Amino acid sequence: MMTALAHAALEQLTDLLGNRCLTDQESAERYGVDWTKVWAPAPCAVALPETTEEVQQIVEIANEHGLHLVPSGGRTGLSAGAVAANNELVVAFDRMNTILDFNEFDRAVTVQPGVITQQLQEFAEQKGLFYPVDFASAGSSQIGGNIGTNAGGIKVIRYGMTRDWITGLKVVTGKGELLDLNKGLIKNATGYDFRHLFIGSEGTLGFVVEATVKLAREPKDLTALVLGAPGFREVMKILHAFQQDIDLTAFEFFSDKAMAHVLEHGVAKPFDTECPFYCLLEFEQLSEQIGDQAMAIFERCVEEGWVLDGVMSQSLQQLDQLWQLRERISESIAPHTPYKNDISVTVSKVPDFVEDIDTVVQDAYPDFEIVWFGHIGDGNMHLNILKPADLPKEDFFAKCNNVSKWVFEIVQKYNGSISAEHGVGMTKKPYLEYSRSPEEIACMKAVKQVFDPNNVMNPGKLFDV
Ligand SMILES: O=C(O)CC[C@@H](O)C(=O)O
Ligand SMILES: [Zn+2]
Repeated sequence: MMTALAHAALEQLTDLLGNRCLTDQESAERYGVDWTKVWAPAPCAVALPETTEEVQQIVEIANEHGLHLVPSGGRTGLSAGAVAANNELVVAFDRMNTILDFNEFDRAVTVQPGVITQQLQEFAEQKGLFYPVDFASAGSSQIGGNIGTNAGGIKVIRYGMTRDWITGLKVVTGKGELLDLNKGLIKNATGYDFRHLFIGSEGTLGFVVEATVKLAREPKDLTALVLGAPGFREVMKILHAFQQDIDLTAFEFFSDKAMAHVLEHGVAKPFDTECPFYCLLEFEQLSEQIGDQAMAIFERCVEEGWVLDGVMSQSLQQLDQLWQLRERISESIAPHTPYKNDISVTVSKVPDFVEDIDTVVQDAYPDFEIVWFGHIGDGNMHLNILKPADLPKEDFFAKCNNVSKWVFEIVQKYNGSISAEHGVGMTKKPYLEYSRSPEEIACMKAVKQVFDPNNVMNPGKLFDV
């Protein structure tokens, strides 16, 4: 059952939204969660606004009645940033999913927050352009959520994060005010750029109601190589060797365990040699010379003993097939209730960092399967610990939480991040201090007070006030 919503508040919401204010159990379970499986959804209701004015009025009602609001996009989050587990009102942006404007000269597109990432990618493609922020959940994640977590993904090494593509943002703050931030400008030196405060703030300051997004030129003749390496340090040597001569559009890695899961999941094997680690790298084959250069580097890596086997795509279909080896890892391990870590350090520190963490984790979880993969070209590793089938979920998470502290001590030692791209949400909230100083956290709380004085916007995420 939905938990109780004050009668007066429900009446106002129903007056405003009609049957777009939902109080049934099925809606609670659908809209009140993301992809994390830790907290049960328990919202008081679900609101589906269609306009900016409706979002403003919802925020006003929340302030009047002391309601807490949780934004909901594609619900693909992995840190419980969009989970309503404590009687909150969910504000789902599914009905605000229109592409509002496109300017060819500016190469800019203005969208509502509920536009799905893939919808934007396809729109850009139709215009002969490219929206480069991409990840496995692009088919369901929404732009508003991507902005909330500053989503990264598989092309960050070349194109950066969501932040790098947002030139304008309209937001409704916790006071119900509408702010029009940066207005699509490339240059704007007029003081604090609040746009960047809202990007990555996980809806704790306000909700995005419109975004202007830059587009890039379409990449040409993308080519991928999947290479098998004898060890993790060799993966980094391969990265260095290719990066010296070629502008890579991606450099991903995954362990043999990740490979085993994805093959079991039905993805085709790239070659027969079994290797402890694999990497997938991609580049634009703009000329024949670049293709020859890539082959020459590949051969040098083999001679050096850094590569044991490899394959290079010869068609778009093969490119897509190779990418599946990496992109389908997350879904292939999902049935094993993984405990997720999404950590990063500067690229040069990656080998020592991974070795330190691996030692701690292997010692602490001798019986658990540990799966490493991620966006190693930008220093971001996904460390997934899989639950043994016979261990109850609660015991498994309790054990993992204990070891997290040691993992995050290492993250802190290396000046890394406890969340590279998935956000803090509720899962990483207890560990924020390992990446941000007490002074920084105090400033964050003060900023929240400015935009959301009554703490109505996604409370209990990032930090408690
Ligand atoms: O499931 C994960 O841990 C990572 C998900 C996603 O960020 C990816 O890179 O595939
Ligand atoms: Zn990722």
